[in-house]
Amino acid sequence: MAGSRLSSEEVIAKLIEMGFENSSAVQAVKKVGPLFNDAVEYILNGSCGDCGGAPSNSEYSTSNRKALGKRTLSSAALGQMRQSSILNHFQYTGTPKRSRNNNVPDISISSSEILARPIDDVKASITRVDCGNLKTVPEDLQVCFREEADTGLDWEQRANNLLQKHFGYSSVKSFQKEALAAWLAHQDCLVLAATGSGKSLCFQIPALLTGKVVIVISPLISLMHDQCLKLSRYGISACFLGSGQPDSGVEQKAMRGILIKPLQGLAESRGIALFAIDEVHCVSKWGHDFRPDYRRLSVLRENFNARNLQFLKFDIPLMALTATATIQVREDILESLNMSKETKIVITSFFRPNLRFLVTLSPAFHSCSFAYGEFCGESPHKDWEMSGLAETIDASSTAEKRLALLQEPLEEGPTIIYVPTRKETLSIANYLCDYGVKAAAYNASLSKSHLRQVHKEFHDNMLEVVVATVAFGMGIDKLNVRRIHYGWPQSLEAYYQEAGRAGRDGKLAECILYANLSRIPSLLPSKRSEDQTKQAYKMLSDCFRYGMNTSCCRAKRLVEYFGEDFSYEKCLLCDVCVDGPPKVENLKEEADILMQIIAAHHGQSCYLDGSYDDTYSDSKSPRLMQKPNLRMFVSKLREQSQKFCEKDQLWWRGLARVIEGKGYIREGDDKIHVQIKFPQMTRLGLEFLEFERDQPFYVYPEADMILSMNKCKSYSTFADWGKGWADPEIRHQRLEKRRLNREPRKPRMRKSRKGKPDTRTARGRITAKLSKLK
Ligand SMILES: Nc1ncnc2c1ncn2[C@@H]1O[C@H](COP(=O)(O)OP(=O)(O)OP(=O)(O)O)[C@@H](O)[C@H]1O
Ligand SMILES: [Mg+2]
Repeated sequence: MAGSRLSSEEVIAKLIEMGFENSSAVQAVKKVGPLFNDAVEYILNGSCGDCGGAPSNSEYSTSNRKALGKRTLSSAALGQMRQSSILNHFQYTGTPKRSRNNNVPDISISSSEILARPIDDVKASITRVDCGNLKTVPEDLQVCFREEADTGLDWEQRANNLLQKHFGYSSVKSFQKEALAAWLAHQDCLVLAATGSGKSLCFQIPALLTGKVVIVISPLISLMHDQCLKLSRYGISACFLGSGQPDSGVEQKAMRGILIKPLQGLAESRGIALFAIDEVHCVSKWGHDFRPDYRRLSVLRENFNARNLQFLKFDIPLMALTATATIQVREDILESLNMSKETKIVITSFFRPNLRFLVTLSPAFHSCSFAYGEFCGESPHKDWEMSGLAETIDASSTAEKRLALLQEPLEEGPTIIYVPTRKETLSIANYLCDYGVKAAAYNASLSKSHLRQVHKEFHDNMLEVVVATVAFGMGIDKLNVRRIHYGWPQSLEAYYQEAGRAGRDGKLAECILYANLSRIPSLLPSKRSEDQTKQAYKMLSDCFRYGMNTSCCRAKRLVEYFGEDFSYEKCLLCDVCVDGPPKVENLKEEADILMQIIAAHHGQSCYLDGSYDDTYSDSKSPRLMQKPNLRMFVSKLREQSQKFCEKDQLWWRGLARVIEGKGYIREGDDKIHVQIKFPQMTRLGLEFLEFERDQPFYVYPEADMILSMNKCKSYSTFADWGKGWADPEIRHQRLEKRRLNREPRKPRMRKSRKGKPDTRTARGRITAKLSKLK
């Protein structure tokens, strides 16, 4: 097996990251040297004497003052986080052992087996439950249990008892029951349910019921930490297998085989109750967080069926779960995981009635004093009143409940600030720390020990704010989070996932999107194919439109995006529902002019009878002949008619989007743009111009249009620049603005040859000419 060029410490850290005990890791490295694969093999072969030693109790050292200061974890603390050794779960002996204290048996996996099946970088967390009250019938429990189910005995009651015992909840929810029923019937199952609805229990209960192992595939290390941490608190044994986030060949090699051969051994010896694929939208390239390795999980269906493994009576069921899958993504999941034709689809509403969605103009973070107050728990909307809402509430109990939520004060609780870049996690966390806020940064490039500690402190309510990238995005389950989103997310799926971290206790929580409304978002995932680029632009565009919307309930928009019919008229909580839409305006004149100018340029007859008004036609202009974009159309329009000068590019950009939304113009470029860029008229648009000349064109101004009209823009826009310098008042305003906004301009250094005039300046050239004349 190939060695690696890592230091001993790094190899030990990686082994610990995979879930091995510190002592085993140290011993293995001592024995085989800093060779990762050999060390894995050494431990798995059981050569290591004290593998799986119980972790001792020790507290973390904590420093809140500096988010990024060194956060060292004692190895004992690491052990505590890991809950139990991987070896506790990989018993490779013929006879299954089911004692509460897992004596670590020998494991015999050769290196060729380790490399036998390539699955790169997929992480699995393994949940195995000590049998608890079921331990008298451990071995055949699954069979007995299924017989009970077949004869109609009350498995649900058993599940409820276990739920009460381990988690303290009274009963399984109906969607959980459906998923469990599918599992009992050996069916594959796709569970689509809202964030925080309790999907994890669908795969945790099978482990509790059977005493067998449930293998959970998760896409994020943070999520695996989270699940293991929680399960250990409920007294349930769990551990994770994971490579570090930044890829390394060594880790991948180690991961490749671990998921197949040893698991088949595990299925034979201890029994595998279920394969759960959490956050399964990652399988789909149409999803927001596509992970190519997830696609290879189809090997589970191929390798763990009764045809291949004679000791199995039935195929081991697959359970795939997500809260954010559009219809296209769902189809892709079923196909790419090779799930059975009879797969049961369990679906609940994606609506989260206690989340209040808001979109606010982003502040320039570091220079804005309001940020501190907001991130420390003062809601920008805490003074909201109920004005006008009472009439809109219908008499149904759900609406009443939501109304009651609206009256609740926003409780104190930690905040997650999601930011688009790793750099921002650091700068914002530091900024908050400087204000005395207990904040920490979380992004995949930080050390694993730092990330683990942040996670732990977050769960222990020791941190007020975590500033994170998507690495902290999915699945994290903490009850009392209020959260904030800073900057445009890359998709509505990602946004809804991240929003889903908030209000998991069912109490009111705010999901505020601070967005720069005047800039079109452009941040895309770094690694992507051509197809994925198109898809990424499409998703960004949907997200941008969501932010610009001012008239439709935000929750409605979000759930409809996932293909659900929103069963309420509105959520009553979001900024649009509470503030109401802006005043509707008749923008017929503006819409007509813009469309006429577009139609004229493209030589499209504005009026189908050919009698179009060519006031704004300038199809001979060489500049416009090339590839006219919206900006050029607007500049032309504003040049030609003073009447529209007060509306700037930002405003027209918003109007163009509205007109596009009505289907009157369309993108004329092959590429997908976040905002319409090269507009062309559609047939519908031409008909509108021709037949609806006298019809009004009512529009709710969108966020950028409102922003444009509200901002002081007397001489601020680019298009105006260059006009009006002669006016002393205008000149004064511009200079003042430049002074406030910019660093003082550095004087340009001109090299001048001694004694000779510098001919690179006008003054110099004149002097040179004069001196020649002389
Ligand atoms: N039957 C139940 N009764 C009461 N609470 C429950 C029940 N099932 C789950 N919960 C609780 O709901 C919370 C959310 O559960 P979980 O983390 O499984 O959500 P999820 O659906 O996986 O969300 P996400 O999509 O964000 O990962 C947990 O704290 C869990 O304990
Ligand atoms: Mg989950």
